[in-house]
Amino acid sequence: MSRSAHPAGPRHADVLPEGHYSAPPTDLNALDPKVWARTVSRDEAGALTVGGVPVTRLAEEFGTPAYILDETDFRARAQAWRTAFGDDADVFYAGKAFLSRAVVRWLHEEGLNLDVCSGGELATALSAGMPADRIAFHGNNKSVAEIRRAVEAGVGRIVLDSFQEIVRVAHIAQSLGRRQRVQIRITVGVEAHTHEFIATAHEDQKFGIPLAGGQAAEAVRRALRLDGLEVIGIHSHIGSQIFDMSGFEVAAHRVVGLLKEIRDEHGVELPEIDLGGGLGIAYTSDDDPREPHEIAKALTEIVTRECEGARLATPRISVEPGRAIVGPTAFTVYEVGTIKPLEGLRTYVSVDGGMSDNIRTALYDAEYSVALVSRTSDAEPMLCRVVGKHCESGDIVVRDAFLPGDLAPGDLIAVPATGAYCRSMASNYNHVLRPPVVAVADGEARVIVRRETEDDLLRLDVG
Ligand SMILES: Cc1ncc(COP(=O)(O)O)c(C=O)c1O
Ligand SMILES: N[C@@H](CCCC[NH3+])C(=O)O
Repeated sequence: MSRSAHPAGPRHADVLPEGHYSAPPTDLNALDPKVWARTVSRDEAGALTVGGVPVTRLAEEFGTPAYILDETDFRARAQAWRTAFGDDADVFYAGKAFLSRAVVRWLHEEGLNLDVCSGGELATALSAGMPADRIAFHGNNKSVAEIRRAVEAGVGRIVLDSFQEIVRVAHIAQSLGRRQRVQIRITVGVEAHTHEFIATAHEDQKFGIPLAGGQAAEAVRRALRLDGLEVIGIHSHIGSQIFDMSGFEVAAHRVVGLLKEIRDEHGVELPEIDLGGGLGIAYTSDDDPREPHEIAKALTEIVTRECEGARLATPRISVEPGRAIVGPTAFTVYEVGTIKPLEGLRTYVSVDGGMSDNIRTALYDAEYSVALVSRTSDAEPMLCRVVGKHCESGDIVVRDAFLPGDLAPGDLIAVPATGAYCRSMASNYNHVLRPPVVAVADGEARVIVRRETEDDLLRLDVG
């Protein structure tokens, strides 16, 4: 890998162009523990190490780009959620954030449950030995085949998402001689403080049954009448990447209000309430996420208080964190390719991946951090835009960031906090091959999801 100096682009320009950045950091070599996986540090040579393995060795052995996942951190975060909620609550890891068979085994070992939302996720969970009764099955348009598979497997709960699905699941369960445990997902009418595309509790959208106009109460009424269903609770998920707990407070208040209505009308106290996932993580040093124990305390207090007010026994609480467990535990390592300084604007740094391995910047205008990780540098900060290799000008990985001014082709840079919704939303755009996921722990690294190959692509193309 070349380490040569690169002709200067806009450094810490005196007049900075418009952008998302704040001032250049004082130390470009520092790795903020808020955004990096817990076992990350720099070795004596200045290279980033994770789980005791230098990133330079990982790049040599597994190639770039690659998602590097800190297994120790993943297990610690999973355990922290489980411990925070204790034995009277259930934590369902949301597999949509990132799922692989190794992850399923870690979750099983750490005592977590799993939320899946497709036949593919269900198959992965079952094939890695997650007991079916610890699986929740979600989705706004589950197919008949998926529902049948879930009921046959004996999943612990199906989260019903529409009036049609109430009947569909009841019929399938009955035809199989089963009584399926279900929750009913409602939309409580909360505007979560997050990107429009990832807010899910306002009424005008595809998920859940609105509380408004008595629709959720009617859904419960119908479900309670069906022999194939055992209604165990109400589900609410207000959105994703949320820091402000007030949305959960309003949601819990409204869900408990519905539980009270159900008790008054049917004489039944539903035993469970699921408040979904959605807790935010730090993508940049400006983000301040809460710790699981604070979240658990806040949610438990809210539900207990609301239930006392409604004279209901406090139901068993469950939550479904995805991003908050896996997000901070991984980073993506890229090799720097072309570097293009644009006078008075910024320097475009092209990497060997892009929107195919991280669509979040293009899709949600998400903000990320980036650091030079194969070495340290004392060069002046240079305002950069990290872009991919795709045939698309919106192919941006990090919109605005400072990297050292001597950055050169062949350097390794890494983007932290890419554990959630990056590999799981990866694509083959431009027939670019999806990167591997490499798990690192205690000085050992192993591939848990291998890199795609051109053979994989050609095998799908049967024409
Ligand atoms: C029903 C449900 N539960 C849990 C999650 C996980 O969300 P997050 O990864 O933000 O914790 C999602 C995704 O937003 C979801 O739709
Ligand atoms: N995929 C989204 C979150 C949606 C979560 C699933 N409901 C993200 O990257 O932030």
